[in-house]
Amino acid sequence: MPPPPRPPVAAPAPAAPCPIRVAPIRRRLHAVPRAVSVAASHAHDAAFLRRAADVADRSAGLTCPHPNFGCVIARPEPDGPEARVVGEGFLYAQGTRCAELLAAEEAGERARGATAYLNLEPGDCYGDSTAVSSLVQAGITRVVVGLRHPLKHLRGKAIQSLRSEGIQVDVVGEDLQSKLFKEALTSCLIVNAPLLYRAAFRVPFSVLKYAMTADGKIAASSGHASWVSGRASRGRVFELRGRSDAVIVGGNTVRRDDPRLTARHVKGHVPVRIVMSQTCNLPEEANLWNVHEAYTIVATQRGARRDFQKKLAMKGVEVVEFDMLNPRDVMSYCYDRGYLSVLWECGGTLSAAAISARVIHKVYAFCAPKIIGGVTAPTPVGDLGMNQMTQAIDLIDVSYEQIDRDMLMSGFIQPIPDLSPVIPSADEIPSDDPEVSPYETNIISFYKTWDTFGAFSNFSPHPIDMPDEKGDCLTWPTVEHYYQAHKFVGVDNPQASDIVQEIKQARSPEEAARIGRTRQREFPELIRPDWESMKIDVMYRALKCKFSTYAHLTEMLLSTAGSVLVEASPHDLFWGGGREGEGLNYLGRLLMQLRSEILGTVRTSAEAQGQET
Ligand SMILES: NC(=O)C1=CN([C@@H]2O[C@H](COP(=O)(O)OP(=O)(O)OC[C@H]3O[C@@H](n4cnc5c(N)ncnc54)[C@H](OP(=O)(O)O)[C@@H]3O)[C@@H](O)[C@H]2O)C=CC1
Ligand SMILES: Nc1c(N[C@@H]2O[C@H](COP(=O)(O)O)[C@@H](O)[C@H]2O)[nH]c(=O)[nH]c1=O
Repeated sequence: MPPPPRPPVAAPAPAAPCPIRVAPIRRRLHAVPRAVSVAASHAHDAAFLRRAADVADRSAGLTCPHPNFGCVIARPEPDGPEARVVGEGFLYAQGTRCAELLAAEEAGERARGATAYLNLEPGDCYGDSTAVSSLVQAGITRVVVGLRHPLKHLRGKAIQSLRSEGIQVDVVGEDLQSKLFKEALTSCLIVNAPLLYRAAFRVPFSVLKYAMTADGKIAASSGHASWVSGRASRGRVFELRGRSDAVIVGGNTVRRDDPRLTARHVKGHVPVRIVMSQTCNLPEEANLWNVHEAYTIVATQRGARRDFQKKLAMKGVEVVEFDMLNPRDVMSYCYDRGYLSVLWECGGTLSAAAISARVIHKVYAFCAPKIIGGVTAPTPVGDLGMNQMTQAIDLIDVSYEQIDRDMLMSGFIQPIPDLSPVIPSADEIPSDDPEVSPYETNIISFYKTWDTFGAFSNFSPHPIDMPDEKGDCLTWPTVEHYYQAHKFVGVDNPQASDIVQEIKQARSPEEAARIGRTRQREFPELIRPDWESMKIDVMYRALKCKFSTYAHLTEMLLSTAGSVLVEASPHDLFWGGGREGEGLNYLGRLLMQLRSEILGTVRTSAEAQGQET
């Protein structure tokens, strides 16, 4: 049994938080211009909505997959036939400022009387309807929404709030219908395909990617495959990896290619690498066992080569046993870990099993203008049990793109889910606090910021003002930034101070966490010596500040009285509850401790008031 959390340390007096600055990233040229003719109002509404979807996609590949929100504010030119964009923004990552707020800030006074275009109905990771109030306060008079939010606890909520503020809200498919809107809706669906598939099918959105020659081979007969596609195509693969929570290969690809599976040429999100191997007959040494580059999980059959499993675990590789290793169970497992999007980079044997199990949703086929021949040379997809061309899977929404000398063909295997009826938003991972009876039903799980109680997450966008060692007040963008940086605070070494600054300036809590963990592994000598004994105090101070700074968060915390709070992190077994309640759930415990203290204070002051009257 772990020791109970340490006694609280007084938090500083709450102060007005400084907003986080998120510099917009411009990576691709937009298909939709900033100015559109207003002659046909449907045409310009549809065009700006497509632009909102386009803007929403700008963070992809740079941060962990999250729901993509884009907001475009446009208004007619005073004397011209055109409407013009006056502000736009997108959600860069969990815990960063919302698209609506950024767009309203850019538009300033020009937002008064303008229309806001949203690819997706806003969520509420702040816990205080910031997205809605940004639009209201900016003076927006009309909002066009592409998609209602797919999660039940958010669906229709923002639309209703905006309407109750007297704002006209037009939802595509309900208030706006035409061929142009259908096309705009497709853009909105595609940009959030991972969220929609995950919510509808309870598995992550899965993309199969392969590179083949013009005669349909993914390697020579010898198995040699480097390289089929050209450099530019392989660069695109790095980007696809950056858009994914995990990359999957089969055991044979590890034995044959010794891949690294990193997104090394794109500075951004690094996915987890998963090897599916029934035999666990994998090399002793492999690039994937270098977990300093990226985290690796080996999914294997229960009981397979236990000695080797131990060796992998010693190297820091996580081994997960399955009763019957198959693509569907591995996808359910990934769903439980909270993944939105998975990239399959396996050979034809595993890809055929994954397609047959109906877990692949989209295909990216890179075709290089080369011919290798070979009757036994591997092909992208093995046996699917089909013998008539009429049985072939027809890809949907197919696109073609030339990448240098290669051709990229992409298309969906399964249609993007229809959003009605409403998709229930079950709590992501039901986990138990180890101290609570398994029959306890009042458990509130939180993990991602878009969950019902997502504002409890350390990634939530709530800046905190905390005193530094000299007593000066510093603003930290999120609790996660503060916590990660404090691993290195107080260490008498300029490099440690640089790391603190690097973490403080991280553009998102995900980046802060990544930098903090990486530097901890790289420079263990720079970690403050008392870290293990102090980390609970550090977290407690940050949480106390967060919940005392934001009154609506205090209220939200008090509203959970009587329930057990569990951070449903499947992999953090110290702060989180784990997948099956095996985690220590210290974050949930600290929040419950804070809740008891606030309740105690509220009761004491109520009693004092009662005595006075
Ligand atoms: N050009 C390209 O895009 C790519 C080319 N390649 C090439 O393809 C070749 C490898 O192809 P391939 O042999 O098909 O390799 P796969 O990546 O498909 O690996 C197959 C292995 O996956 C494991 N596996 C786990 N669960 C299952 C399951 N339910 N069904 C089937 N397999 C499962 C098994 O590993 P175990 O035997 O360990 O139990 C099996 O041997 C190599 O030459 C490689 O270079 C590979 C990827 C991409
Ligand atoms: N051969 C081949 C691909 N092969 C895939 O890429 C993996 C190697 O990744 P890495 O080690 O990170 O460079 C390899 O194991 C296989 O999954 N991909 C492509 O885009 N084009 C190619 O020609």
